[in-house]
Amino acid sequence: MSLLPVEDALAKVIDGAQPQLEEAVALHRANGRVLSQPVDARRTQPPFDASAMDGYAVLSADLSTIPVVLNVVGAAAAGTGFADELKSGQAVRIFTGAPVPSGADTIVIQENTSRPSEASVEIFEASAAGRHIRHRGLDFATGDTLLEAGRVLDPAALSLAAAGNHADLMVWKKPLVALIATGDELLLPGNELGPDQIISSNAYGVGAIITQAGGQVLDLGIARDDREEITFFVQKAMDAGADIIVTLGGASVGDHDLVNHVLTDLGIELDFWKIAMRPGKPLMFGKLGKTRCLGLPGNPVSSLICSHLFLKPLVRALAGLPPVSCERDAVLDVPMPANDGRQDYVRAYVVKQDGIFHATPFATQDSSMLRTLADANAAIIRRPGALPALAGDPCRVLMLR
Ligand SMILES: Nc1nc2c(c(=O)[nH]1)N[C@H]1C(S)=C(S)[C@@H](COP(=O)(O)OP(=O)(O)OC[C@H]3O[C@@H](n4cnc5c(N)ncnc54)[C@H](O)[C@@H]3O)O[C@H]1N2
Ligand code: MOO
Repeated sequence: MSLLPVEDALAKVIDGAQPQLEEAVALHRANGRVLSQPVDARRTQPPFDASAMDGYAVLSADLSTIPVVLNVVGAAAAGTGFADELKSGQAVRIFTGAPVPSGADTIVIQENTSRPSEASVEIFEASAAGRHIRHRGLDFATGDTLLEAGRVLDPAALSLAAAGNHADLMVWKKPLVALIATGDELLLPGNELGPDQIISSNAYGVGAIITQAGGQVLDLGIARDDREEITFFVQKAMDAGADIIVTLGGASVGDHDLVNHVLTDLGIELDFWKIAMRPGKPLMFGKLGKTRCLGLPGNPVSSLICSHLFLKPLVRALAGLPPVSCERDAVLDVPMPANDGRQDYVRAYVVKQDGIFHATPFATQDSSMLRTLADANAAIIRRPGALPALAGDPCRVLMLR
């Protein structure tokens, strides 16, 4: 039986995935979140004609002969304007951000003046009407749409929303992703290991991919290779309201690979189990009610490559984030052999030279080797049935960092 191609598997994983619930978050916690509703201005900015410079507010008509001496009749600072109307022959000391007094139509910058006395200012350069004045509503007016729904909040967007008088914003809730490691051999990092035991490492890399993709991790720890225990963990994830349940390991066909049995007993609507990919062939995906279940293979490299390819786009879609492609065009620096029927993700190191990405695969590709994966910054994508390739041939790479 031919296995499901990677593209078809991805289409099934992200099918219908979109954000569901919204929540209000304070501005300081909103960076990187996705707006679920547009943000409208609750005020006009600036709310008055404002000075853009430190200097003097005057009437431009008074500057037709230069130099000229005017009477300083008061001051306007940001936060405290000048209450009266400015008349011909008068000047008001003004500071950046202060309301321009009524009657004045231009600002003379401080550098073009001197103060012969407390009560007078001498002006050396003319200033045209409107100069150095930011008109009311220059930035935005009450009711303007400042940010569209779907906008990923960034520093400028956050300051703009604050300026529009919003203390918190409506954003899509982060999808909750429950992680369940399975395996009698596993212990958490930091423990004393018995002779047949290893460290459960997959949850940490997979968790980081989830967080980077805009999700929230609920690490439920390690379930023994026992149907009841795995069932208990899956139910715990459901009770916590997980949007996605990710199992780590136990996805294959061995006597101790129980994830498929457990999910079947719980009534999973299975989309696929096993795909045409290396590493990651035993990948499993389906739905328990509205909860999406992704069964990742236990081999550490397989679990991380599958997370880059399937979990990341799913989490992003549920978080309301737009799809991103991490694929690039590159050239091979060494020859590569023909490929079989599985799409191969060959751990590699890619360097950019004269604008071109050059890819060199690592010699050993075992899917248990985390050190090779950590050294790699990309995976060369070898299509199913690809012919032998020569050094210099074009290729596609998946950037991992
Ligand atoms: N007869 C067959 N055997 C296997 C096949 C197959 O098609 N037929 N597929 C192989 C492939 S490919 C993979 S990948 C693995 C995946 O198997 P499982 O998902 O069932 O994973 P486990 O057997 O539980 O573990 C595999 C390996 O990974 C280690 N592991 C598991 N969980 C973790 C964890 N959380 N952190 C670190 N390491 C973990 C585990 O100790 C094993 O060494 O199946 C092949 N077999
Ligand atoms: O295809 Mo499995 O994922 O090697 O190691």
